[in-house]
Amino acid sequence: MMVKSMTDHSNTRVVVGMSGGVDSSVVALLLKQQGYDVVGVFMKNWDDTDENGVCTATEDYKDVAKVADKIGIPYYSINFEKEYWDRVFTYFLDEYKKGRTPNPDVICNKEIKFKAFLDYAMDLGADYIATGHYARLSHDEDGTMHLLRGVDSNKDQTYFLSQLDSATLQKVMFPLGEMVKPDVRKLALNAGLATAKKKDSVGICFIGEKNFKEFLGHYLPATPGKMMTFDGEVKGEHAGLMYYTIGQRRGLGIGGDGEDNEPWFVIGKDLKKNILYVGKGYHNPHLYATHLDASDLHFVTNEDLGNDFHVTAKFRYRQKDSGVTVHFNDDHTAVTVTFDDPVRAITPGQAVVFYRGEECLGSGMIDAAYNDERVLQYI
Ligand SMILES: Nc1ncnc2c1ncn2[C@@H]1O[C@H](COP(=O)(O)OP(=O)(O)OP(=O)(O)O)[C@@H](O)[C@H]1O
Repeated sequence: MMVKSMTDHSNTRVVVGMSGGVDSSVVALLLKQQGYDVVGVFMKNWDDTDENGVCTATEDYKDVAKVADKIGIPYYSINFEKEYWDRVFTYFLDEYKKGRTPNPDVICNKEIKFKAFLDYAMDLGADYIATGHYARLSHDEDGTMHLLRGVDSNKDQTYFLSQLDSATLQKVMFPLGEMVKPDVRKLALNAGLATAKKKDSVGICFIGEKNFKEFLGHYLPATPGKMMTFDGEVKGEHAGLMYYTIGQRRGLGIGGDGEDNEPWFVIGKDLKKNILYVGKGYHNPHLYATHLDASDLHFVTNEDLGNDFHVTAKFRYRQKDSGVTVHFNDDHTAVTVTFDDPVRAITPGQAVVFYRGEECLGSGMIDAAYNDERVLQYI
């Protein structure tokens, strides 16, 4: 049943980024029900055609078509493979070459979904774009935007949106920000959308469920080397530093030994010497950092935060916030972030995202983590 809305939105065109998943299907449904002039657009960012000619993008686009037909909206497909390769994938490989663990989704949002896609949508006459991200927006009287966590704390995606700016967000809608995922699925089921039961996407979009090691090995040469403790005891061989992340346990091929039988973890990398450092125990003290350096800063907020401020931060997506003090360097291009309590497994290449209560203030990219003055990764 069409729900008649109080305000007439029929002259407001919203281009919905439709991935063929349930979230963006429901976004299109809700906006159409609210009377907007809705257009669905599917982006093809990656060619994953396999040896049998099967490609997930083709399947996803078929789902977009089914949903768009059901809702009664026009839909298109746009190819951003080149933009994605140049602006996201190249960055992703460069980061691995530097021994870091990048977060391509943060860059994809900044460069593709909320830049290339936004520009394309504007050319289609859009007033706004909408996506199925779980995040909320609010604005001041002068139009300044604030990015807020999604109500569903399990799904909140502000971490990935933390490098967008206020001017961009003025052209964006996140219709699912006030909703929880189970209710989104229910809406899709009740409306008979083909994607209602489609499972959520996992991991990095272009890798999907493929074997990560195999995928990366296809693009970057791996140089095996020594796996050893900080005391110099050689424990085995690593397959190439890029395959390992600080704090990782799986895939080391060395079981717990000695009386304690505690498992081994990656505790450091030396890129110059091609050494992977390992240490015993989940709570190995070498894994705990007291502060970090970050650069490539982007703030959503236009507010002057001062040179030092106390906020909370996340150092990876699925993590609770920690209390931190942020200190800008002299020209405001980098920060030192000091933790209220030591934090485990800080990973260079990931984003450090700053929050004040519900508001996501912005983020930077982690360059190095320290345990007092000792650097935890030698790159
Ligand atoms: N290939 C695509 N084409 C168009 N829009 C996309 C595409 N991939 C993602 N998006 C947009 O970005 C949003 C967040 O992407 P993400 O990959 O996190 O999807 P998701 O949370 O699994 O959502 P969905 O269920 O819609 O796939 C999507 O809801 C959709 O609006």
